Amino acid sequence: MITHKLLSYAIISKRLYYINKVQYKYIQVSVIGAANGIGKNVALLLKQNRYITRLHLYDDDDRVLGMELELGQIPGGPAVSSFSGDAFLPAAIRYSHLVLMLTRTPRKLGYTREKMLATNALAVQRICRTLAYENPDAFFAISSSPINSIVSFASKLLSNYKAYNKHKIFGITHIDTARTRTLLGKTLNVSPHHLHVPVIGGHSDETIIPLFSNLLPSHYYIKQHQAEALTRLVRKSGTEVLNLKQGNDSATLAMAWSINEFVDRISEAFYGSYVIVNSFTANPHFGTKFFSGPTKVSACGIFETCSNFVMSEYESKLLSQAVPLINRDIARGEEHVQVIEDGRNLY
Ligand SMILES: NC(=O)C1=CN([C@@H]2O[C@H](COP(=O)(O)OP(=O)(O)OC[C@H]3O[C@@H](n4cnc5c(N)ncnc54)[C@H](O)[C@@H]3O)[C@@H](O)[C@H]2O)C=CC1
Ligand SMILES: O=C([O-])CC(=O)C(=O)O
Repeated sequence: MITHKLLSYAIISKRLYYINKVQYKYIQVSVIGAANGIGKNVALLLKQNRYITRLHLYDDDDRVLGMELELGQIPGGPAVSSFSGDAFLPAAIRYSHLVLMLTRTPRKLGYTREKMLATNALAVQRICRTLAYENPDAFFAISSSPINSIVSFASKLLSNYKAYNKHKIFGITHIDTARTRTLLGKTLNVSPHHLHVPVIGGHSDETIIPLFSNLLPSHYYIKQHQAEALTRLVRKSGTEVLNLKQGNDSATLAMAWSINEFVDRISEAFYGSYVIVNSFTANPHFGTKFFSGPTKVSACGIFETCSNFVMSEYESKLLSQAVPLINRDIARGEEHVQVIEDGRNLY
């Protein structure tokens, strides 16, 4: 009798384990905007990615077609297919587990990220429409500026298309943790690889908030004036790269590296682990609809968003200044759906 009970318990536990533990046997990733800038560098990094089985590259620029042949000359890695032109967008994203939206235009000199909404909105709309029809179950991760508005814009559009899943849409802010770790490593004169600092808020000069008070391992410590100087540096990093490149290019290499780290972790999630990525996602815990920070992800999507942090007085002040700006940006993104639908998207 006892053996019988134990056996049924084991069978039920095993079933529950498999219900919770979705795992994929292969992974297909699509890169939209793969011919230049961030996308081109991401394509090269993902060709060396040990987790991905198939890599689909799409761009309006038909130079992307040569990349299939060229990347095919590199031994190993995922099988690569490339696509260009409206008619091939559905094939480029169909069956992909993860769609990376990396288009369209980088910021111009003197522009804030917020000014790029109208420029990038149409490209995002086109992907959302196709995604909703062809592959609504995919994870959808966006780098297009301005993240604080584009994520709410895409979410509202997908919702209008009856394809919104708040657990599967990500604004990629992984670069903010990469910059924070790197700058902190230099300050402490240690390797950045084992440093952990949560970076929360949004992705703009006034809303990125590194929480140095939460630095791990906890035996490391920086003084208040160092935390303030590093925060200013992290916030300005994107603009500084843009200025040094004279507005011709954004931080394509650092962003590609960060996206590769993001994809690595998401792929581990697809293979059955729980992972942490930094991303701007649906998160109500800070008084905004969307918020960036460490986000726990499984193969089914976002499992848990960040909520409580013990913060220094300085960090709490930054947060209270950022929240109204993030709310403003989110509202602009949502309002822009109507602008697009009315045909008033002028850029
Ligand atoms: N989230 C973040 O931390 C960062 C975001 N960015 C943003 O990422 C975006 C891309 O930047 P870059 O790679 O530097 O730009 P880029 O201009 O070098 O490359 C963009 C690519 O998108 C393609 N493209 C444009 N419209 C398209 C469409 N409708 N469909 C398919 N492909 C299209 C272009 O042909 C080009 O190959 C920009 O919005 C930029 O501001 C850049 C750096 C960091
Ligand atoms: O500054 C930009 O326009 C690109 C960006 O978001 C970054 O590098 O953080």
